[in-house]
Amino acid sequence: MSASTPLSDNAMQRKPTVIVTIGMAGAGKSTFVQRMNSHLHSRDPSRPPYILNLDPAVAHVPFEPNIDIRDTVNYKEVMKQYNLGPNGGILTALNLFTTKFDQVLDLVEKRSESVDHIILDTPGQIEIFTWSASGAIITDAIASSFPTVVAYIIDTPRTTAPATFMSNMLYACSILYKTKLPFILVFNKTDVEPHEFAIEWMQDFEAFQAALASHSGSRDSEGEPTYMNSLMNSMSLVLDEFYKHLKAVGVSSMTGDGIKEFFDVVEECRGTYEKEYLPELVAARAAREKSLQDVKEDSLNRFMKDLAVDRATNPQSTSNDRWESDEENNDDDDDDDTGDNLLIGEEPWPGQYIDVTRMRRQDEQINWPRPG
Ligand SMILES: Nc1nc2c(ncn2[C@@H]2O[C@H](COP(=O)(O)OP(=O)(O)OP(=O)(O)O)[C@@H](O)[C@H]2O)c(=O)[nH]1
Repeated sequence: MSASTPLSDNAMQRKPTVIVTIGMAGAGKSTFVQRMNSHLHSRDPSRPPYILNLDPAVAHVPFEPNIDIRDTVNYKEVMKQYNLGPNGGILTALNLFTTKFDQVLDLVEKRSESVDHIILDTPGQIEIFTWSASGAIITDAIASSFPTVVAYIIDTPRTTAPATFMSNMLYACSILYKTKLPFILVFNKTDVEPHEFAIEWMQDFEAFQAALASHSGSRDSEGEPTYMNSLMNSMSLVLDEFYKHLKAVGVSSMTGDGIKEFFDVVEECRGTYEKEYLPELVAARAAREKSLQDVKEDSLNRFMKDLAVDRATNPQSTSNDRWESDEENNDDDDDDDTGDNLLIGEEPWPGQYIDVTRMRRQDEQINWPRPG
């Protein structure tokens, strides 16, 4: 099956699950990828994960990727040649890599029989992946070939302030609605800060509002809630709906705590992908093909109508439209002997000019459509 073919349910059974790892710089994406890698290696050494590193600027990754963007694009050279800063360099490197992504997908397809998980590590500058055309192309391409889930890595110790938590959740929300893929919030670094507070805030917006009220700076000099405080209060109500679409786990990429639970959630999300994302994908493709077909039919109809009007207003043109009969063609052939054919009277020779438009197999019946 080609890499871009939408999958039937049966084919999907055998497909590996793709985990797209996204997160703010320093949240622990690469460490988390390495933790998944070692967990899957120890779970079944014969079926290790297939890893793609999409961060062109990373100096060192703690795992050995099977496909590494750094092997294809030299990010520093891109910066120099295009006179770009670091972010522009990463974005351009990702764009260049995306032009080859069909080949990457072919490679992944070839290995898909022997792996159960495909893991993508993305650039630290999160917006370069989540808000660029390249990021969307890569995500869509992979998600239309394999069951895919997004793992959004959160630096738990740095999310304990309600305002930071809210910003992180809003960002996660924007990615969820952009990709529409099953989404897992991974509260990382639980060895430093347990993630229970975050789960409580997600399940009980009153608990979040209480935390917000008790946080310093939530009231102005007159004792009124600040603008930010009121905004976050309202946002927490809005996000309540969003939390229903998410799964959340706490892990420590350092100690490995919670990683098994993470893979249990990945399995659940795979089911969600098959039930919700895949039918939508197939329907969207069918709709796109239908609209393309409609456009083609419409332009053909308009062309035929124009032709009919032209004939009605100018009957003489009909004879010009008429296709030449075989007899006339034969006459033409005779003319050719004196004009176009450069090899009059000569025996055919290897490499001789042959007009393939006049060649037909004996048994071939072609009924070319005639205008009108
Ligand atoms: N204590 C603790 N530290 C962690 C954990 N996960 C990652 N770290 C540390 O967090 C820092 C950043 O980790 P990385 O894996 O490089 O983070 P990243 O998101 O890939 O960073 P970028 O490449 O900048 O995007 C490193 O110092 C890690 O050792 C964890 O679970 N616990």
